[in-house]
Amino acid sequence: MVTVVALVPAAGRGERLGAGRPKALVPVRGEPLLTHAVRGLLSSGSVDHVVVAAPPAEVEGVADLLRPLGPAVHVVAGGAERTDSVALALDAALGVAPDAGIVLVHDAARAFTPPSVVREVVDAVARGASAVVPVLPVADTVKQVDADGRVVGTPDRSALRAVQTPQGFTVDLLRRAHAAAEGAATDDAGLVERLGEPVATVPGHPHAMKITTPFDLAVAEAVLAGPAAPGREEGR
Ligand SMILES: Nc1ccn([C@@H]2O[C@H](COP(=O)(O)OP(=O)(O)OP(=O)(O)O)[C@@H](O)[C@H]2O)c(=O)n1
Ligand SMILES: C[C@](O)(CO)[C@H](O)COP(=O)(O)O
Repeated sequence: MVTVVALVPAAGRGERLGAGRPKALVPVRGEPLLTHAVRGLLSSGSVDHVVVAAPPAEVEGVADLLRPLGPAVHVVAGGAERTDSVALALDAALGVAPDAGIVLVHDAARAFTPPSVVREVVDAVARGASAVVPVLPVADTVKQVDADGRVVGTPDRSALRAVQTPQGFTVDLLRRAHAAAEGAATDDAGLVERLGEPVATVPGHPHAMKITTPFDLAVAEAVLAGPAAPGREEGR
């Protein structure tokens, strides 16, 4: 069986949420987003190790927070941009699990991603795809605008997808993508695309939404309180 390591960038400030503390540490139903995210990865049964990139000032606190989830979870200091945090976690992962063949990158901010999505991404890489992203169709019509905000085009919506995490890669490809990275990217698949390598897709899930704003947090609270609570059927 191939060893799977998940990197969890959690070092963001959460400025758009404005909760007065790093977003990963904001509680939802009594537990920080980061705890929900890491537990979801582990409960998929597909992940052997988790490396969290925490806000540098919070590394010890985050390690204490996650200790009850077991010895498979490791915490390192993150960097200035998401791309930096992933690169730092990847370096640490190569020490923690030198035999790792598959690596996932999963936002702490997508705390309620169903374990089934994690499994689908891992399975797709295990079956031979070297880069895989979960996606959803785009419901809105999307406009392209110029620097003055004037509409310059309407891309064909049927060819657009909203991209989620976890994103899955062979370890070799993600290492190459980060080694070649010149400047940050908003996701890791974007770095792989810059190498000209193909990126496959699997179906995403609405519960894998990224919690960015106070509205998103309210939506997550409401969903968790309702009958459609994510992962309830999977014993989370
Ligand atoms: N320097 C950074 C910036 C972001 N992240 C992580 O990347 C994920 C996606 O980023 P985003 O949702 O944009 O989080 P923030 O950067 O915290 O949000 P904001 O831009 O509102 O400050 C989050 O889990 C966040 O903690 C990170 O590890 N290191
Ligand atoms: C990686 C990501 O969640 C995929 O949708 C997204 O690109 C992160 O973007 P952010 O600007 O760091 O929120």
